[in-house]
Amino acid sequence: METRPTDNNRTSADCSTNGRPSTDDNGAEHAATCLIDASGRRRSEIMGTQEADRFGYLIKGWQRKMRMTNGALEQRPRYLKDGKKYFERRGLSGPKPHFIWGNFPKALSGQMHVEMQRWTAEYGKNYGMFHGSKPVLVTSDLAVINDVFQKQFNSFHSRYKHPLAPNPDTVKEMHMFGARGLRWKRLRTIANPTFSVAKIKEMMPIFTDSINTLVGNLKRHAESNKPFDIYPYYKYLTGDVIARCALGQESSIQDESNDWVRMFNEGLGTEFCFKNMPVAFLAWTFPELKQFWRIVQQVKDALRVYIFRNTRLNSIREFLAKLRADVEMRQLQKDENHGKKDFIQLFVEAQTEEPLEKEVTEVTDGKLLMQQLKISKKLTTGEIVQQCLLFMLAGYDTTANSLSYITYLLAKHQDVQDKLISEIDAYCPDEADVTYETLHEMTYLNLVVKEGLRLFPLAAFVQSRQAVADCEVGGIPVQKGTGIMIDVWSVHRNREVWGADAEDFRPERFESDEDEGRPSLAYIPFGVGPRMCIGMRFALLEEKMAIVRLLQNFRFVATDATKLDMKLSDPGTVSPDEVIVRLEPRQRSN
Ligand code: HEM
Repeated sequence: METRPTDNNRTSADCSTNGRPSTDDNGAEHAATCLIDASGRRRSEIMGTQEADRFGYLIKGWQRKMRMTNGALEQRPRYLKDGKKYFERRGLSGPKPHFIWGNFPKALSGQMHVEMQRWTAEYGKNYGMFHGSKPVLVTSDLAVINDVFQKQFNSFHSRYKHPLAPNPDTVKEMHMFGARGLRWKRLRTIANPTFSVAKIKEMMPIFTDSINTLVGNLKRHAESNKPFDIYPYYKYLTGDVIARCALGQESSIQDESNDWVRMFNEGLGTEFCFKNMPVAFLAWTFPELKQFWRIVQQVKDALRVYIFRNTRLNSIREFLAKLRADVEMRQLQKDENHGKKDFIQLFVEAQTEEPLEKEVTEVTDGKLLMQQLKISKKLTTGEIVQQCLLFMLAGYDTTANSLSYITYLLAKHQDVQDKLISEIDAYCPDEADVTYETLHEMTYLNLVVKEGLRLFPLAAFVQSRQAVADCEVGGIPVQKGTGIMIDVWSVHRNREVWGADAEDFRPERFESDEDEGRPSLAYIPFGVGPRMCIGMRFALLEEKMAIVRLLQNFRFVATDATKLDMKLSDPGTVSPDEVIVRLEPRQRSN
């Protein structure tokens, strides 16, 4: 494992990788030791290289070029003056950055998926943009995706981090999604068995029970024959399922006021845009002032919670407090045999008596030989709380959104729905027939779900990485600290791969003869590589079971109000505003 240099007298050459300087927009201490110019003077005590350069430009008007010990002149990103050239020098074009906001607010607006597709069409499969002052490489190039997410994972084990995010190596409470390096490997390895086929089969009775309650709740809409928004019902369902599987809660879906879902609904789902999170956006623009932004954010949050009684923040706090109390209770009952087999229980059983001080604070910023890292299978209390929070988050709106898109598509394509209903009637006409094995055999169901996720890769924007070392991907030089994002919507709708009807809903395109020869990376709704979605099996099973049970009982019918307005919402998923449909009772209902 790479260690950080500590000798302040070293020159930049000591810190370079492949002849290029090592830069880090997060690792302030690391940067402090690296930012020494050829004459041996320190450029910055406290900042990452990219930040330091821009800061230098802003405040002191420092040199335009930094001399490297290999004799080459390397310009550092200074988006205020020549941000566009930063990517041009790397052979890439991209949208012109604003002199303060970079490519905000468009780049992270509610319509980000639309904007990125437009940019990909204009600038090509690889282009550069700026989140504030931070350079981000956007790609829909399968060779680059392969390099970043699979082949060179050792240099891309970190997600693309927000400047105000806590240090993932040292912060006490951290979950798998935000962790990197050694800590990520440990958290992921401990969680992996929770999502094995055997474990997921054990959860099926919970899925069935919650889905049956949903079907019961929807019957009155079918009887009234009036259009209604089905999206909140899917959120009740997925919230209920994950609260039961992860936290061992009793089902509370029947009264449509699931406590956990209420907290989630209130806490999440706001549009991801400038006006909702000004401090977060400013931190991207001036990351060198991150301590200041943290204080501003804390003061703002405190005012919102205690003075303005902000529902959103209060709900998140309430949720975390409830979760922590549950985890602590389970720790006290660790040796009692209460028969619970939810995620909390599995994690509590993996917990160590001693805090993992050494391991948790181990620095994992830098290129790592991930396969060779040895991990201990232990968790701290803070990690258990965060892991459970993560699973609630990840298992809630993703699957609800996906179900909503499929409902919309089936309502709009009655021919596909007919075909699917025929398969359901043939394989599982009754509730008792809905088994893991039968669902596995239902090929058309599988194609429909796949095609829904192709057209609506709702979690595309969490498919990001951050370079932890200087490297080259698909022939493009990438500096340490650079963010990489996949434009999955463009990958999934690329006509060169999917044909002229790439924008159409046609599940048959996944039939084996047509699918043959298509690159596997052309379809990545759950991501790819070691950090791909851990909950894929869980989500697909829940979704398929829900679709089958719903179509055993109803038909989805489109009305004039059946439209799809989507926005990027706070957890990072693309969500529909609403999905208005009518339900028609089916003759065969049971
Ligand atoms: C249709 C539903 C879902 C979709 C489309 C989806 C998609 C994704 C995507 C695209 C990623 C990022 C992968 C990457 O960075 O390469 C991800 C990560 C993740 N997902 Fe899902 N997901 C879904 C459901 C779930 C569920 C139900 C759970 C858990 C119960 C879950 C847990 C996670 C976790 C923990 C990660 C982080 C993995 C890591 O960093 O190692 N997801 N998901």
